[in-house]
Amino acid sequence: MPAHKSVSVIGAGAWGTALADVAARAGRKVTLYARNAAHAAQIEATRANPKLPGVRLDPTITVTSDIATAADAEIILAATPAQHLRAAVIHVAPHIKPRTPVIACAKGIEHGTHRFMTEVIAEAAPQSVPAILSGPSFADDVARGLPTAVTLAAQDETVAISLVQALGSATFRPYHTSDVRGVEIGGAAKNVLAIAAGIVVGRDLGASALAALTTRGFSELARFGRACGARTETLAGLSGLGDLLLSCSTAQSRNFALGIALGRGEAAPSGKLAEGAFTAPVLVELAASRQIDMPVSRAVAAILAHKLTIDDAIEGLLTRPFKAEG
Ligand SMILES: NC(=O)C1=CN([C@@H]2O[C@H](COP(=O)(O)OP(=O)(O)OC[C@H]3O[C@@H](n4cnc5c(N)ncnc54)[C@H](OP(=O)(O)O)[C@@H]3O)[C@@H](O)[C@H]2O)C=CC1
Ligand SMILES: O=C(CO)COP(=O)(O)O
Repeated sequence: MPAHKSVSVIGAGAWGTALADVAARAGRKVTLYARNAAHAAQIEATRANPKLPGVRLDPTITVTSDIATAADAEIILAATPAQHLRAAVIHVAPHIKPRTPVIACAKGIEHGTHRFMTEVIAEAAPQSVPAILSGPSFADDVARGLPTAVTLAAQDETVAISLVQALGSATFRPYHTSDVRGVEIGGAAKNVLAIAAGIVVGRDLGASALAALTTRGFSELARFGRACGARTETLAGLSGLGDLLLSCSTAQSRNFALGIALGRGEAAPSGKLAEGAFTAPVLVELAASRQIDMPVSRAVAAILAHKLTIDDAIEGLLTRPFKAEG
């Protein structure tokens, strides 16, 4: 019997709503927090969230816009976009009990501070126990109960194990690890690389080019991860390679879809969060500060900043000197 009975999810977007369902399915008492009172009331009344169309909220989930009510839980899942994580955790922090696990569910790196997601939580809620959940899992698949597997990391592996026990079910299978840094780097970097993969598809460069881009993308993700102290097995696991493969293979990924639009010279899909667009400049800054070569991510950041055309970026990548693989 898991020790944690109650779970609150901060952020009622697509992912927060899917995770609330996951926790309810695992038998927890679940509260979903929407910062907008009208949105909270609408979700509570209709049992549906326009951010996750076609999904019915588990009947046992309570929806609230009251942060003190949301904070009264044994586990907090923080499911806002990465650049909003600090504000969300600062808001809930005064109300949470000491040593409450706060699990980052966002994939990104904070602008300005260059902080990874669990570092943001540690600063915003110093009395909490930060953790991170990441891996190949679309909100829609998860909410519909399709089988998914993710990685759940906390510095203390026994904490990670207890969180897995509290959230896991037959169709949502978290694997535990203490390699927090590895998990947060995989989730952040794969979004940037998914934009590049989408560009390859949008430009009709062919399936061989897509495989080459994805593989070279993984090579730079792993290079960056190892330089930051991540373990190779984590980078090659669900939250690294696994999520990269998912996000570089289907337009169900918003980052991949953004890349396709860019590659075709079309406008970005409107109203869709593509975290990679926010992560790209920070990832490139961090890599440069550590002298880590990330040519694909650098090209994505330059394209998004309108400093490089797509054709010039492709030519630049294709005319790099030949070298040993690695
Ligand atoms: N969607 C997916 O399939 C997956 C998403 N993720 C990650 O989850 C994160 C969120 O993505 P997703 O849910 O899809 O995004 P959405 O755009 O669907 O939703 C984001 C939600 O965050 C809320 N929010 C923003 N700031 C705050 C705040 N300060 N306090 C409380 N709520 C806040 C927004 O509220 P409001 O409506 O009021 O603006 C909105 O409901 C991203 O980092 C993404 O990479 C990870 C795995 C899968
Ligand atoms: O992280 C995700 C799947 O694991 C969701 O991907 P997108 O944010 O690109 O839609």
